[in-house]
Amino acid sequence: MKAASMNAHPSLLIGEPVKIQDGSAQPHAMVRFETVAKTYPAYRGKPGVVALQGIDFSIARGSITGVIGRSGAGKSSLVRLINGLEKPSTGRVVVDNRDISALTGRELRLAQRSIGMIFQHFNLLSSRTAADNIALPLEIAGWSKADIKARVTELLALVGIADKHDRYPSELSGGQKQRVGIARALATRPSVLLSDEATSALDPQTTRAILDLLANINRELGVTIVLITHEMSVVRQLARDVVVLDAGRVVESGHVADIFTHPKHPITQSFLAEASGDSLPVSLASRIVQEPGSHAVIRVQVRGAGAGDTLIARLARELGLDVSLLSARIDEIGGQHVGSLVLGIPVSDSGGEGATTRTLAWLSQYQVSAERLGYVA
Ligand SMILES: Nc1ncnc2c1ncn2[C@@H]1O[C@H](COP(=O)(O)OP(=O)(O)OP(=O)(O)O)[C@@H](O)[C@H]1O
Repeated sequence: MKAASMNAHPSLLIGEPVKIQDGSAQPHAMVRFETVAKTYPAYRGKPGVVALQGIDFSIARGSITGVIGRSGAGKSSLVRLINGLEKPSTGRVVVDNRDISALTGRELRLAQRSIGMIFQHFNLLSSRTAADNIALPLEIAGWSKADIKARVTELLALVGIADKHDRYPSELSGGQKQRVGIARALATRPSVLLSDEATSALDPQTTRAILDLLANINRELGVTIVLITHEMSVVRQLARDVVVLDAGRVVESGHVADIFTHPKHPITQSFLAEASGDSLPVSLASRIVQEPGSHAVIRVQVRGAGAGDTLIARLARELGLDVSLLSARIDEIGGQHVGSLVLGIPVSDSGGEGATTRTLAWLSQYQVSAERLGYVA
């Protein structure tokens, strides 16, 4: 099979080359980082810290973008540059076609009204009811009492807690508090919503409900969402694009479906390996050993409905192997179906150990990401 004819089977092709979008080439982006660096100066004997360097990428208008990275990678600094709480040491941060890094005083405060933010611990005022927490940014913006009342009623309904109008934060569940936080962040009709680990303090079911709400808000209001998170499942479920930060640099960025199926950078690979470590059925995981056995166990990821069946059939036919399917699951990642298949490749019969090598080479021709997990007896 020649490379040219392989392109006739797009369902087998996954992971196009990673594109780091150049900020300057995206005039219609919602957020553009143009050669940004951020250094926190030395303070009281502590040395200065380079938090971000060489940051050059853009976030598309109306998209949902996840920002992932280890602790200290620079995620919070990146977000504080977007809402103007920090200034870059060099470069520009352009939000909705305005250079937010150049604004100060009243101009900055006005620009900040179009950038909402939600937090891990909700940051609600305990002395105010849900309605009064949501009203706060409108009071600051100088809205009339009647307009505030109408807008707050609308927002409570939008986030699904119309009946909690007069409740204090202490009377609300975590999910309800985050709904108040979301309503407050949307009060002044921002074009960007920044989320700093907004679901990290919530249980899985509540997390799912809040992510669904954010997806609806993105779809219905067109708000661009930027999520900082350490939870790969959040990026997988909600985001279309992802930016991976390591030691203050963007090491990988692009569509979630591309990057999660074909991670190039070791830091991305290790994030995904940690996140998928428990994805094998226990009955299979407990049988996998590292000493050679009768079958090599290979995990592959394929994109598109039906791509897995096609792959196995062609692998068996073209290499003449008796391939067995040990496990399979299909996830929706960045709005696309991605199948994770675990294959058993016979090593003891005619093909010998060479069958595994030939299988891996065959898969790599198709740019299918594959890893050998070990052997089963
Ligand atoms: N105000 C500050 N003054 C000095 N150094 C800072 C300040 N804020 C962050 N840093 C440093 O900058 C680097 C990046 O920090 P940042 O908080 O942006 O990372 P992060 O990826 O958000 O980490 P975490 O996940 O732990 O919150 C770290 O070395 C941190 O110690």
